[in-house]
Amino acid sequence: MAAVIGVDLGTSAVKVLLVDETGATLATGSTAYPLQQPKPGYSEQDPEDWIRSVKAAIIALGKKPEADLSQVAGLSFSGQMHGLVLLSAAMRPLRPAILWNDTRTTAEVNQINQTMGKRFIEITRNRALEGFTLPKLLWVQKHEPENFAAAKMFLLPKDYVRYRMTGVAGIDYSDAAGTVMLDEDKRRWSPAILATFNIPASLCPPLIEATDCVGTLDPEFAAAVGLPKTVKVFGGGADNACGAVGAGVLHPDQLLLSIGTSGVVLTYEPDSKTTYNGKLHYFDHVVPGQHYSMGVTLAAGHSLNWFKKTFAPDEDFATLVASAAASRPGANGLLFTPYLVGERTPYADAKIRGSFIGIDSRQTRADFVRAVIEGITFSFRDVLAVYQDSGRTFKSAITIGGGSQSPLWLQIQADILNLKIVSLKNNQGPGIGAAMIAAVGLGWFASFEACAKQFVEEKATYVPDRKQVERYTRYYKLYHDVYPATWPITAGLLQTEES
Ligand SMILES: Nc1ncnc2c1ncn2[C@@H]1O[C@H](COP(=O)(O)OP(=O)(O)O)[C@@H](O)[C@H]1O
Ligand SMILES: O=C(CO)[C@@H](O)[C@H](O)COP(=O)(O)O
Repeated sequence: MAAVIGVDLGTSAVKVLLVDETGATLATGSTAYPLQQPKPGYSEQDPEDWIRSVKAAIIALGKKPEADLSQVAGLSFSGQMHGLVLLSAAMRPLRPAILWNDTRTTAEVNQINQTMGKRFIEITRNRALEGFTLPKLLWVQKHEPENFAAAKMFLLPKDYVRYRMTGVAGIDYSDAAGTVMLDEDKRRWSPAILATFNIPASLCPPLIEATDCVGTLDPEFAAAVGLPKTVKVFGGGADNACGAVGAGVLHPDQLLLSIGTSGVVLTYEPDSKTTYNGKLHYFDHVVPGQHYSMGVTLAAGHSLNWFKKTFAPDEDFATLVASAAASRPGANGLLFTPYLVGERTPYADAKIRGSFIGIDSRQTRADFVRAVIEGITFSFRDVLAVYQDSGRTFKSAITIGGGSQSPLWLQIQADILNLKIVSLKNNQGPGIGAAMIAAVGLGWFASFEACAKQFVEEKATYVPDRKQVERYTRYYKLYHDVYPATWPITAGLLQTEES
């Protein structure tokens, strides 16, 4: 039976999925790569690590007994968003990629706001934030003029991988929207933004739809990984847009929660004129012509990852998270805020840092683990509150990503958010979404909706417990007070460290 491959270029690892025409996942593989944080606020990766890891993951996939790569007809991508890959005339990276969670660009964000004001939101439907691509380009323009002058084109992470696999450069609309250089109404690179900031139009890659076929695999790449050179390669999209289709979130009453390195609360937007005035991100979808909105916690899985690396390096995630059961709701009076690399929603604040509040000598490590996962979930409640304040209501949410694997955490999500939480048989939403793009692109399905019916299967449902909802609501009110009380202190700490 014919099959497709979804390549999910995450922040912590690339995940590859082999999926057949019925939507069955035949085999998966994953290869991790490092993240460099040379200074506070910096977050970079070497694009060559992505290429090596994608190759290694596909080769490993092909070695699995259940995988027959000769059956692969199409391949597509899901990618970490916003990262700047600046390319030389030879189309090779001029410097490490500056990632979505790199917040060195506060001065450039201020420059954008001062120069363009409200007009910027009218054009892009988003406010400028440190994580988006335009401020990163302006940072290179100012701090590394030699790299800016030598640049032939920029690409986003998964677009660079696609380029290396096919020799064809392009960017799909869902990732182009996240550069905040796209004119949302006209669906083209904004001449006003490019002219205002002296960005040559030639730097911007050609725009494509997620489902467009860019060609077939480069024969050398195909031979190196054991795929047929006839495999059709489709544009693919931003990981959160892919996660949404991969979870079947295709209607405005549906909500998606994603716990990867970042955390995301996302919904489908039927009206192309909607704006949240920059409070939430509003981007093009991988469903051609459609949109979605979302709020982002910069360090969701990243907070847990940091905790594990620092305090429990020899434990696996499942054991670590399960240990929180020895604590109780509210972590025996311990609150954690996950602002380890600053925050995006609801606080667009690159300088805030995280905190544990209420440390008491009665507490144990289980309380700290519980506080971390509760704090990440409280930050999701902050985003949900932005939706609720704008009149949106949701009864349930579908949850995906590495953080959706723990039954304990899923029940905590239900109790803190007061929503029915649905987990999926395959929690790799972005990877499944990428596979769905290839399946729709190949014409196997007439629409993403038809494909989702076949590819997406629910696993379990977690219902809010009224008593815990009330208890968590009291803790949430206190959590909400931590940001205004701590930002002058953490900003002062950063300043002292930098001086
Ligand atoms: N068994 C688990 N239970 C809960 N959380 C987990 C588990 N395994 C991994 N995680 C969390 O998921 C994160 C990775 O999620 P993933 O969706 O793969 O991220 P990304 O796409 O950013 O690479 C880890 O950093 C960790 O915080
Ligand atoms: O910046 C954003 C969304 O705006 C992040 O959500 C990135 O897209 C990274 O995703 P993960 O690696 O956490 O899946």
